[in-house]
Amino acid sequence: MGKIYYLMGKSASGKDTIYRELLKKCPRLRRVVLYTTRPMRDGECEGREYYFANPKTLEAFEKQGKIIEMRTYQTVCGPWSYATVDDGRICLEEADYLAIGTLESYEKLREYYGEDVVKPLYVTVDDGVRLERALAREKTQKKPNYAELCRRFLADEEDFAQEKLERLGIQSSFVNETLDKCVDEILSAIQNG
Ligand SMILES: Nc1ncnc2c1ncn2[C@@H]1O[C@H](COP(=O)(O)OP(=O)(O)OP(=O)(O)O)[C@@H](O)[C@H]1O
Repeated sequence: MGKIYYLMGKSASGKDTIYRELLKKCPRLRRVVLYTTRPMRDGECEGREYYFANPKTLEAFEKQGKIIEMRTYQTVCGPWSYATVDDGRICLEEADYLAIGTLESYEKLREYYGEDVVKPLYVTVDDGVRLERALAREKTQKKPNYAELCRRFLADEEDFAQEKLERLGIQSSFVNETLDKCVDEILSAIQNG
């Protein structure tokens, strides 16, 4: 039976960067691609970043009991949903998978597939360093949104509160000070099952 390795961490902890490196260094890992109702952005591709779906498609999956987890964010452009769907593409008989998500979505996936299948990879960085990285990344955006950066930084405290981590049995983390070292540590954890 394959496993789903689930990358989690606070904002700007390096999840996306680590995800890309892991897929490069371990090409046997398949990706869990989420569905979203938000419009496709320039440069995105159907099935690469997300499956782009309308709300009716997600409703249909819901009626069939195929939504593993779903979150809806109220944005200035209206509600956008993100969902992990058991659409037949996740085939644990064939491969191991890599996914990125939140602590809540990890919990739902674990309930659905079981603890033996869904393995947490919790990434951490010193808060000061993380804030510096978040700020440096934001400065490169065409329209930096510093208020949103601060909102997420503060929300992280609650989203990844110690009692939540403990309740889910997440006792250790992969420290992303040096990218290569962190990726290698995660790779050995994956290789050891
Ligand atoms: N080990 C590292 N050393 C220096 N910079 C890093 C390291 N890891 C990631 N970064 C940089 O930190 C920033 C945040 O990384 P990334 O976007 O991968 O984080 P994330 O956890 O996916 O963030 P978010 O959840 O906010 O989207 C990026 O600019 C990335 O290039």
